[in-house]
Amino acid sequence: MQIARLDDLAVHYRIDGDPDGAPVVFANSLGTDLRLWDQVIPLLPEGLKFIRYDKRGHGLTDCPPAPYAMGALVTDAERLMDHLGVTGAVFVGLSIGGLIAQGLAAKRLDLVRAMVLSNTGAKIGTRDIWAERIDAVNAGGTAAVVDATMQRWFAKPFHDTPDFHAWRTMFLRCPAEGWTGCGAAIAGSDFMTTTAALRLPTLGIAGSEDGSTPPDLVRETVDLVPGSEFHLIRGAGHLPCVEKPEEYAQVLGDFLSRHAGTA
Ligand SMILES: O=C(O)CCC(=O)CC(=O)O
Repeated sequence: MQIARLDDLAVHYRIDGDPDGAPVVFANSLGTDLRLWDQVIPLLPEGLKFIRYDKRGHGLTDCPPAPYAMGALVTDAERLMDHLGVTGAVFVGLSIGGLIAQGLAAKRLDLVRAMVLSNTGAKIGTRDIWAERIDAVNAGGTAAVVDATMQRWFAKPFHDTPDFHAWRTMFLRCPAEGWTGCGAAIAGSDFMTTTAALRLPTLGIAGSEDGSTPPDLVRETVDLVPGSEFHLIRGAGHLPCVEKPEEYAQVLGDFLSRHAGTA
């Protein structure tokens, strides 16, 4: 197991692929851990170094008291990359991970040579929506929102698969403090202005059935960056890397082949 001790926070991370390869960093969504990428990473091009981590309050990373600021989540990614001596990575962020990608690119462009904004937006939801969900999780844990979340996350046919149960279980095991902490960070984030000022290769990936960050939101967000690319995965929801890993890996792999560079 790989743990980075970053001052006040112990961060669980994992490295796969070529240890000497060009770096690709993955940031997960709310209520998931680094297993989010299990099915995709083995299908990506060889010769790259794949780094993934559990954000604060999730997986095996420390869970400080809520709420968290988006600035803290961005700083965690920055400190982890500095700790590992990684610069010039392709940063792949899904949902809240995509907010982290945008914040990190605005703050430390030396760390991010290209970004993949998957199922995310420059701004996700409203303060009222997040306040309502945070109140519910404070009262009843993630169980209080699990059914509505699964409806937004997964296309209907996926609900009948054995994997659906496993992802639901992962969500239920997310500590309320970690979920509400990160929920508060999403509520307070608006990267419209800073993302529109970014100039770096950018790929947007959306799922046609995504009830959390619909395709229009992803497209509007990546359109803020001139020259960006966009791919819609049909029949998938909020986690297309889980529902359609082959298509996801094909699109991501093509982008990495063009933009990951060399170590
Ligand atoms: O639970 C939801 O539907 C919202 C998810 C979201 O926007 C944040 C995330 O998945 O990281």
